[in-house]
Amino acid sequence: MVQTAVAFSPGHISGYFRRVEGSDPASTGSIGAGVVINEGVRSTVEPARETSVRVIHQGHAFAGSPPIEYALDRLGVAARVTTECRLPIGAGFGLSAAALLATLTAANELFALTLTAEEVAAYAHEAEVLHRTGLGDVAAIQAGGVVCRKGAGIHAEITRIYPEEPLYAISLGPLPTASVLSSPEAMARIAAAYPDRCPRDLADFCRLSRRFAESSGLIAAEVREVLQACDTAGVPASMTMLGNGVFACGNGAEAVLSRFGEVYRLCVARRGAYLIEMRP
Ligand SMILES: Nc1ncnc2c1ncn2[C@@H]1O[C@H](COP(=O)(O)OP(=O)(O)OP(=O)(O)O)[C@@H](O)[C@H]1O
Ligand SMILES: CC(C)(CO)[C@@H](O)C(=O)[O-]
Repeated sequence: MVQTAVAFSPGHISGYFRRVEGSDPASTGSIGAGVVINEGVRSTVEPARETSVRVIHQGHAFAGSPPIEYALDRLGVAARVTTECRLPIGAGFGLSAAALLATLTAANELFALTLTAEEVAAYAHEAEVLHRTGLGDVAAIQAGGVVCRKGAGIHAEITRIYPEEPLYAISLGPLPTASVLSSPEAMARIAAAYPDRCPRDLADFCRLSRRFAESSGLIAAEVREVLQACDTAGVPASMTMLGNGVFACGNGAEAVLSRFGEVYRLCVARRGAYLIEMRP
């Protein structure tokens, strides 16, 4: 009998977004653009009498993940879950969505729930919206690419391009997503800053994101310092939404960012969440 399922989901850097308020969680979300990245969350799921989640990040473990606990409950299963990631949590890499998609993809196989990938995404999206941990990340992560979401939710029209070039990111600390999504003032500034067009390529994505970040009023002093250094070096860069982090692309990006912290070299993911293995 199979006892363990392991799955992976890529993360997502949101560059710009506008909240869309629907009549229920399925129709609530955001429009906007972001990049699905090859780094994300690996989740190991085993059956258990009661659900528990252990989150491992760079050798440190902590317990509990309300969105995952909620989503497993919705599926009517109980499991012992371990998530692992290399990127920092709460830093705008969409890891709550990745953790949900990896966990639910594994749980779907483990418990033979026979959900389609879209149904898995629907449960993950609902958990994100209800916990205010994300709006458009799950919709984006369903497949890879530089993503432009033209409507809210997982069934919306989404265009994707797949550039080969890497992008680079650093984190200067967390910015809890719920704190921004719960602030009417921040959400009004964000709505007014929305650029209203899709990016043509990665550099265009960086520039549109930067214009949005500037008018959104979300740029903290330490993020500002990094962005200024990128400007001086002629490197297109913006802020990871929603985190105190910076992403940048093109020649020279890695060199500039390395002056401020550990640089993550990221590639544009080619696909969404997938099962890695089932083991006895
Ligand atoms: N790797 C993970 N494993 C399990 N749960 C996670 C993980 N990452 C985030 N979560 C859950 O999501 C909550 C909030 O995360 P938050 O949305 O602030 O971070 P994020 O998704 O990494 O970043 P962002 O949404 O800003 O891109 C965490 O407190 C935790 O409950
Ligand atoms: C709200 C958000 C910026 C949080 O990461 C993201 O989910 C998005 O772009 O909708």
